[in-house]
Amino acid sequence: MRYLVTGDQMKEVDHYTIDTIGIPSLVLMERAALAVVCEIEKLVNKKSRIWVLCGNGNNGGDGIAIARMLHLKGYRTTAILAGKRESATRETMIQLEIAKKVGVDLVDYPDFTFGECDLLVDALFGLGLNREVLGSYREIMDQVIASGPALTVAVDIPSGIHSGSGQIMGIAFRADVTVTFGWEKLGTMLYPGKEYSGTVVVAEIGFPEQSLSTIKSEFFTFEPGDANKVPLRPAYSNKGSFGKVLVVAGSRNMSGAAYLSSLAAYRTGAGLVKIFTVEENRTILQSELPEAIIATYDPKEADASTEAFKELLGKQCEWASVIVLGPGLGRESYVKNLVEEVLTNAYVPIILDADGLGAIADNPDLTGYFTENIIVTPHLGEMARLTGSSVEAIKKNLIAAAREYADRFGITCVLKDAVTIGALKDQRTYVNSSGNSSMAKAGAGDVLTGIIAGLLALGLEESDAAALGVWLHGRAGDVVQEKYGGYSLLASQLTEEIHTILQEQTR
Ligand SMILES: NC(=O)C1=CN([C@@H]2O[C@H](COP(=O)(O)OP(=O)(O)OC[C@H]3O[C@@H](n4cnc5c(N)ncnc54)[C@H](OP(=O)(O)O)[C@@H]3O)[C@@H](O)[C@H]2O)[C@@H](O)CC1
Ligand SMILES: [K+]
Repeated sequence: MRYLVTGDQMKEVDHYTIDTIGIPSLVLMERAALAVVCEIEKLVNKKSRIWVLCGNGNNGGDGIAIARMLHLKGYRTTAILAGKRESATRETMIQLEIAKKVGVDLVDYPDFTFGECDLLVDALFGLGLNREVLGSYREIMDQVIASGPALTVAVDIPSGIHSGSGQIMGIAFRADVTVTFGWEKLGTMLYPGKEYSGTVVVAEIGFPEQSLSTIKSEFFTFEPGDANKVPLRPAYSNKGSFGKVLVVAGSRNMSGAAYLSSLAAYRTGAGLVKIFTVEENRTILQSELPEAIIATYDPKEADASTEAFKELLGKQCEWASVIVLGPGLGRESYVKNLVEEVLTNAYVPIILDADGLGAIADNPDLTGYFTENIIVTPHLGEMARLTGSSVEAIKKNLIAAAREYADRFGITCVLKDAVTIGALKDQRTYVNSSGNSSMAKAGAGDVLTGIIAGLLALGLEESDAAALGVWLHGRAGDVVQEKYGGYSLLASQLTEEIHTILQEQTR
């Protein structure tokens, strides 16, 4: 597991480390600069022309220290000062004085003659960027971009990218490598910032782990090796030991989603999966997945909400230890009754997905039945329908959108996008780092739902199952992409690779 931070949180960590622990900020700055120089030396030689573009804040201070180190090592380095020297921070002023004394080529931006550049070191704005880049700074950035540096190394975060949301604040540099300090920033994890950051190197520069205790909301991601968080299946067990997953899915002629969710739940380790669907789907589901139990309902009875239907559904809910509600249910009027009955009868974790969420969007009163064991898994379009916001507005701050919805009902919200967010009911926020664009295909969401159900069936609680499920799903997608390339993935292939990831368990 890796912690992630916003720029504001990192500033709290800075303050704690400097003021409470007592590590001087110039010591941190020196280590930050050394870490960047170490990466730069992998990319250039002594003939390379290096520009270090420095702002007025401490990001610029890092830049001047980097320019000094490169100069002392014999690299052809020019530090371009973008702001007025007299308005620099205390640390940056000190760096300027040191740089002058050792003969660093320091040029104020208006006096700089642009030519060819082999490497741009971007130290204009770091975590202090707090508004749109306009006026003279925008002009400088335009000019630097137009001069076409062959490579760009960003210090802490590419200038122009917001450290909390990943949004472009008017204009941004595109880095090949970003060297960031302490912990990765959300801004380089989330699009479009992720695309502008290149390879992100996290440099350890002396922040003690305890400084994270100053942070209130926790952001994290998983990484290879975290499959060992999936509970082991003990040897002394039977199929009932590993949970019973009820998949309420599939209207007439829509058996595919039910199949994919059920298969994924089994592949993740669930002991028993029962599909509750319409009679027309029985034969096909039985032949596709004979391991699943099939139970059926009559849509007319569901539509009329008869006592017999309620009793039947009540029994299914009683049987289940986990419920998947929604894949391929369609938009017919009885779906509302189905969703309402499950929400009122079940006291187990429920993953509400796809058409189940559509029913909630069409009948917002149903949210009155939400309890803390609900996990919703909307994609952006579904989230827009649930909240009444536009997709564009949600995209501007995915984390805020997911967190707001989760907190409104005290539930877990998995907001699916190129970087999926898990706003967990325990207040931690998961930011996914696995997966790829080949997974943007029909059925991939049904597989995710099934994986989360499988993890719940194995005994994980909702927050852990949601986060780990998203990560496993993406890892399976990465394995499929390695084998089949970026175009040909089928959602069913994701289920065929779940075992590959689970075998990464090191225990
Ligand atoms: N603390 C430490 O010890 C360590 C810190 N470290 C380094 O410090 C960095 C953070 O430094 P920082 O806080 O000084 O902010 P930074 O990003 O340099 O820029 C702030 C300046 O930009 C300005 N400004 C903002 N937006 C603007 C806009 N749109 N257009 C124009 N101006 C704008 C803003 O102006 P103001 O808002 O005050 O008007 C201010 O002058 C961090 O990323 C890391 O690299 C490391 O050395 C490790 C130790
Ligand atoms: K920067």
